[in-house]
Amino acid sequence: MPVSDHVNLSQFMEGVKKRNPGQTEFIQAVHEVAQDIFEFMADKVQYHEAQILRRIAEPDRIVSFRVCWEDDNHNIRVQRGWRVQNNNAIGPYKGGIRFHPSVTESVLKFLAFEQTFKNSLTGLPMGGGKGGANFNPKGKSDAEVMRFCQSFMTELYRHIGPDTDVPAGDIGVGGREIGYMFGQYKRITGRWEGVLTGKGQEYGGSQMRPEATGYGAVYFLQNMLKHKGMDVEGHSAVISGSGNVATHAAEKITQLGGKVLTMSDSGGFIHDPDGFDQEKIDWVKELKNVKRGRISEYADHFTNATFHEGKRPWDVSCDLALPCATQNELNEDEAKALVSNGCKGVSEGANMPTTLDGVKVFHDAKILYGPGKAANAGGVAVSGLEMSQNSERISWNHERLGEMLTDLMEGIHDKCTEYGDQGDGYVDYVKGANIAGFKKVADAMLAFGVV
Ligand SMILES: NC(=O)C1=CN([C@@H]2O[C@H](COP(=O)(O)OP(=O)(O)OC[C@H]3O[C@@H](n4cnc5c(N)ncnc54)[C@H](OP(=O)(O)O)[C@@H]3O)[C@@H](O)[C@H]2O)C=CC1
Ligand SMILES: O=C(O)CCC(=O)C(=O)O
Repeated sequence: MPVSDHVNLSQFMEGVKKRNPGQTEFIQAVHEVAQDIFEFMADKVQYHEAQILRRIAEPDRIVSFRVCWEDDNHNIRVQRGWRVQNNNAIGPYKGGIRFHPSVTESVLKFLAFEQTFKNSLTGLPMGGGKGGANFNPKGKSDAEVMRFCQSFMTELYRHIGPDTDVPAGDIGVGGREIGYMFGQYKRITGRWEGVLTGKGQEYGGSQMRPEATGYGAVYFLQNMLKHKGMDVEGHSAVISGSGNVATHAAEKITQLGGKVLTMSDSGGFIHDPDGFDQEKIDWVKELKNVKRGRISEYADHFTNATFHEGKRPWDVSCDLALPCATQNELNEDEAKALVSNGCKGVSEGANMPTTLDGVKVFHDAKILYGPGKAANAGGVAVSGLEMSQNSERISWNHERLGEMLTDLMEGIHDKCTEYGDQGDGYVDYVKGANIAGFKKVADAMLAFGVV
């Protein structure tokens, strides 16, 4: 059948919208990928005939379940949990678990779809999945979080396994939650196996996993800058978020001689004109991971800094920007503000933090722009290395894993330039990531026939 007899991009997207009514985040993520893949497939009839993109944009399965738990006042609470298993053509489903009140099926479908391309880009054998619940860990006691995690795993355990689906952390799920979930999995199944990553180092977690996403996003930025003959040193950076990804991105920027000016949470952002040095970053880690406080408290402690309630940091003049909080946290106007203030490079620690209009602003201005599926792939890559260590019953040291992460991020950068080089010196990293991520999954799917 000639290529022209197949649906075009707008017909394809009409179908996606019809089949996924109201799922705006999922539709946005598919649209961003489909634009590049339709162009790539224009002369490749085999992908059209096998309906590859249509199949990747339809999750293999979605498990949705009730999560019932008791709060400290003995009230019975009911939440909804999900696991979206998007595609396992190149390896077991792999991707984090998010606990946040904003979690919906659409959010998890977009994340699982993105994860499929991201995991492919790492070069490691991992398919794409994502899960979570509309549970808000903020303000809950450790005992409440434990009971919630145990209840969540009491259903999830039947759908996962070290060769089936290996979840990890994401927003609202860090070391504490992974510990509770791993403990419950072990209790129910009686097996110690590498079914989750991001585990504590005492019980099979990998060195470098806590740092990997944030460091990796900075390594990706470093690779983009190097490609243009630039470096992080001496440059100012604006970072959003103050969680796992943001604090480690800030740490690596600082180690490389950059100056981090901002961090944020959902309450607003802190602007510290003196920069966040290691001591201040450690203070933020303690505030967020141990005291579970708000970023506004930083300005009470470090009095040169100012807190901007309810605001995002993108108006602060900077050379580099790293959105590391959540999806759609950087819109068209904010992208324009970054560009007009002289920002030279954006590396996304978060998943899909920039709206489609915002991405267009970066592309039109031809500034360096590393999309999340490439720039934040260091986290899942080290998770893949945690799986390998668990299977082999060994553990690699920090130095070795650091080198592997650096190499993996360079490899991802190279794949993006291979498919994203525009021939005029500009690299469209979105296109590069989409095509390189797609090709590997698509070719595996072709090999399997119609399944
Ligand atoms: N952890 C990992 O290894 C990986 C994470 N990512 C992505 O990175 C991003 C951050 O994840 P991570 O650091 O792990 O999560 P954390 O839960 O550790 O931190 C999340 C941070 O983002 C802020 N945030 C969350 N939602 C919003 C919102 N709606 N508006 C403003 N700020 C918000 C939080 O503020 P508050 O405390 O107020 O909620 C917090 O500062 C996510 O997009 C995630 O998918 C990507 C790859 C791997
Ligand atoms: O480490 C993992 O498996 C998951 C990381 C993740 O959720 C992500 O890359 O968005």
